[in-house]
Amino acid sequence: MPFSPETCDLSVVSLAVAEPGGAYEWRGGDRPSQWVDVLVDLPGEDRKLWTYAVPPDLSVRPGDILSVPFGSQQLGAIAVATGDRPPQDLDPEAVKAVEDVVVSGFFPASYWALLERVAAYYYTPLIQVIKTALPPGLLGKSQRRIRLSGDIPKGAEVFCTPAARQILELLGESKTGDYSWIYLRRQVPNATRGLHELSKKGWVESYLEPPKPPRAKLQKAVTFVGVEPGVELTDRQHEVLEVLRRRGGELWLTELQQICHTSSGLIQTLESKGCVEIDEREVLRTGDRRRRERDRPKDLTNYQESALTTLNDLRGFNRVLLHGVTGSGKTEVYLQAIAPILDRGASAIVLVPEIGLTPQLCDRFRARFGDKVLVYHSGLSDGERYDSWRQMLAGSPQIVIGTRSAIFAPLPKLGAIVLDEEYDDSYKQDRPSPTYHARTVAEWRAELADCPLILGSATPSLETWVDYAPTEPDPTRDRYRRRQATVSPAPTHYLSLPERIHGRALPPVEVVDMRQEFRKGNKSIFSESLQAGLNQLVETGQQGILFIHRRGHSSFVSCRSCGYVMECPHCDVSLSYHHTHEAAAERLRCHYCGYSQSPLDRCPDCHSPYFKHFGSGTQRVTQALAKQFPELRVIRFDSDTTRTKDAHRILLTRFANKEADLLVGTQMLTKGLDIPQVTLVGVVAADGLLNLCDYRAAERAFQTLTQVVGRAGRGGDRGRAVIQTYNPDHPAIEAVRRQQYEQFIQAELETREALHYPPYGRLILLKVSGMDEATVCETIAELAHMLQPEPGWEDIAHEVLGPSPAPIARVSNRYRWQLLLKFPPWVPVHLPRPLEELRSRCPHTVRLAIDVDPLNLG
Ligand SMILES: Nc1ncnc2c1ncn2[C@@H]1O[C@H](COP(=O)(O)OP(=O)(O)OP(=O)(O)O)[C@@H](O)[C@H]1O
Ligand SMILES: [Zn+2]
Ligand SMILES: [Zn+2]
Repeated sequence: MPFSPETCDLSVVSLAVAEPGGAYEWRGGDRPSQWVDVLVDLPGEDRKLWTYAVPPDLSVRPGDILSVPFGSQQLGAIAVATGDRPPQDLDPEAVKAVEDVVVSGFFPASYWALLERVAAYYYTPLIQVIKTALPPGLLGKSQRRIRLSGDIPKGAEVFCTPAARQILELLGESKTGDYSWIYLRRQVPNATRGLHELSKKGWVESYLEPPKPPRAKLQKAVTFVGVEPGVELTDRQHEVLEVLRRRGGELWLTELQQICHTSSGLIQTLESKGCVEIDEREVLRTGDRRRRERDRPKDLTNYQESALTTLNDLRGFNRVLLHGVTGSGKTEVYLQAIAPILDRGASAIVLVPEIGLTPQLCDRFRARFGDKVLVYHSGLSDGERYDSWRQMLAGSPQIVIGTRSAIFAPLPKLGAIVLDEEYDDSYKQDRPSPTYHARTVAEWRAELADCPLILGSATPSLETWVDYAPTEPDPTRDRYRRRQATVSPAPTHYLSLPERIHGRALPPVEVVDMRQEFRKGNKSIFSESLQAGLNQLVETGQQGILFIHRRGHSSFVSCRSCGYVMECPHCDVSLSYHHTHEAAAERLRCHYCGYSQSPLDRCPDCHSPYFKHFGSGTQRVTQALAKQFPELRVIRFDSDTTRTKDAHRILLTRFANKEADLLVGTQMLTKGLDIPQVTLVGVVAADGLLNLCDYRAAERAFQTLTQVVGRAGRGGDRGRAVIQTYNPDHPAIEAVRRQQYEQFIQAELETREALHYPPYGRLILLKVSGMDEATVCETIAELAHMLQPEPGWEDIAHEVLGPSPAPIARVSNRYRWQLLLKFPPWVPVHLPRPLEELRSRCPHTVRLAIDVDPLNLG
């Protein structure tokens, strides 16, 4: 859906309302000459603009973060627009004044427009988008606190009620003499009455603590001034001064103390004698100051060279797909494309799917660009994120590497945006709103910043392929494409790196039919071929990677003898196994239409009793390995073993240092891993990928398997891959085996086109949840009814699929149902009814969430 201002009405009702609660008394009698409309950070009030006066001693610009009085609270707010006269329909006397400007200049130019687009497109209140973009804590709400006041006559508390007594006791024990009201209310039964009693006696008072945004961290710096004639110094003082002077005249106080083994007292004496100045400076908590070896640009291969030439010539908004097979040197191209951008004084954003999984990539950028590289992601502490923001706003040329939220990095002069592994699902936020896709936002951002967008991948998503790859002219598809586009047309380039570096071969892929293994009597989870490969690792001293696909709660049911998979009779997708809790009945369900049945004991096809829901986690596999290959040194790499900070880097470093023969893990080891001595890649069971109850299952399986296979043979030794499956003829497996991207894509596209699934058609998912199943079902049924196209218009309107239970039908006692709106390519994509109207039909116990362009349906 192209962005249009009309779609904005859901995010902000542009109506100025005076803040309720009485007139404001001007300090000193000066009249304000500026007014500001703000969004406040308070649930329920986050769609309205409120008008405040700006006191004469403050100045406010849009994007500033303010603290404002609101009812009895102090709230964080953000300035949206300013004006030089009070709004006409408001009595200026009734308008309250801004309390303070908390942070100023937080938004670079065009940034506001980006946030508004996100808000409109993803049906999300603007304030929610702002909170997604900003470092946390900036819009923090103030807190009501209670403290002791006045003299309490000794022993007087015995005449109080138990609640009042308990409050006094607690406050008496508090080190600061106060507590938050929330805390007291939780601790003390009837706290409200107790507080009332104590306030009347004047023994306690409540006060509001204003929001505390993370503050810049300050540290003391010492600057060399000189020695005036006549100033007498001890030898020791001379020595310290000399050290400071030789080190460039400026050091952190702590540093100088360490170097000279001296106290701060001595340095303060130097200050009092006028020889040095000590002042507080901002230190940026942007982490990682480890020294690294610098690396130099590599001589490029011809393909890399020609891609780089195109990239270097780009000016303004351009869209680029860099399609390079695994190990073709895409990263080197990004590095060399970004260098001249920095030289021009501009900055770049580099997005990666998951930062923890790509320590190697960050290291390579740091090795090339040193301190200019800033890593930004949600794993940083609030203080670190705050500091990163400030450093970005400074505007000096830099590179921000980060996960999806880094697309909001407030770089004022943006020269390029790179999205590596653009097909990766983690670029999409499922929850909470806005459910944005970083690739979509990146296009808007590049358009607004007028800079190139570079998407990189070995296996581009179908969306990107249709949009970026050169194809035969096809008027119908072109028309679709234009209708579905979210940005204005821009020059689009397709760059290809079809070969690995140094002409290395892609690893040959062997597909093992596990049904045959079973028939041969091999009941192990490792096929003979994979066993041979594993044995060889120990003999040759080479390394291997074993990939296990595992997905949380739902899984499909298949037959171990014949590979038969239970499917929905109406939808052509596999049924998934549901067993919500101990007492519940086991069910097989379709996530598209809601069909369900009980599981069978035997395979309906071959009557084998080995008919189970499928699943083999890393733990099970490592146990099997230990039994069958006791001499193999294994590192387990999954969400259990990588919980601690830096665990990814540590485990990967140990593996790269050859402390283990085999790395066993899930999805997370498919990404960007570049370890030359890996020669064997094994996929324990590809089937978990194939049978996801999702129209994108085949595409995702192809991408994941291609990535995993691509980890082998990146060094001098040839690699090979073994994929185990019950489904050797599946088109995705077949395509990975032959390493034929385009053929696979073309076949997939035809299916999508026939069914109007993306990229030929678009989706909006409505999710409803609540504690009472009946209410949830009634609500979703009513929404489904409301969203039906007008009778007679069905042929040229959207389709409504469902209602059906969500893939995980109950989460923390909330029942979840969903509805899918499918928009054929000729239908404009937007909610057929205003969101407010839909919300008004939901009882207050039921939550409604909207996912635009959902990636996970089942
Ligand atoms: N021109 C070059 N000359 C020599 N080595 C290179 C060159 N370009 C890249 N390399 C090296 O080749 C290896 C693979 O490159 P890189 O990791 O950038 O590939 P990639 O295309 O990003 O791979 P993948 O998509 O599989 O992660 C790296 O070790 C990199 O340092
Ligand atoms: Zn069977
Ligand atoms: Zn179905």
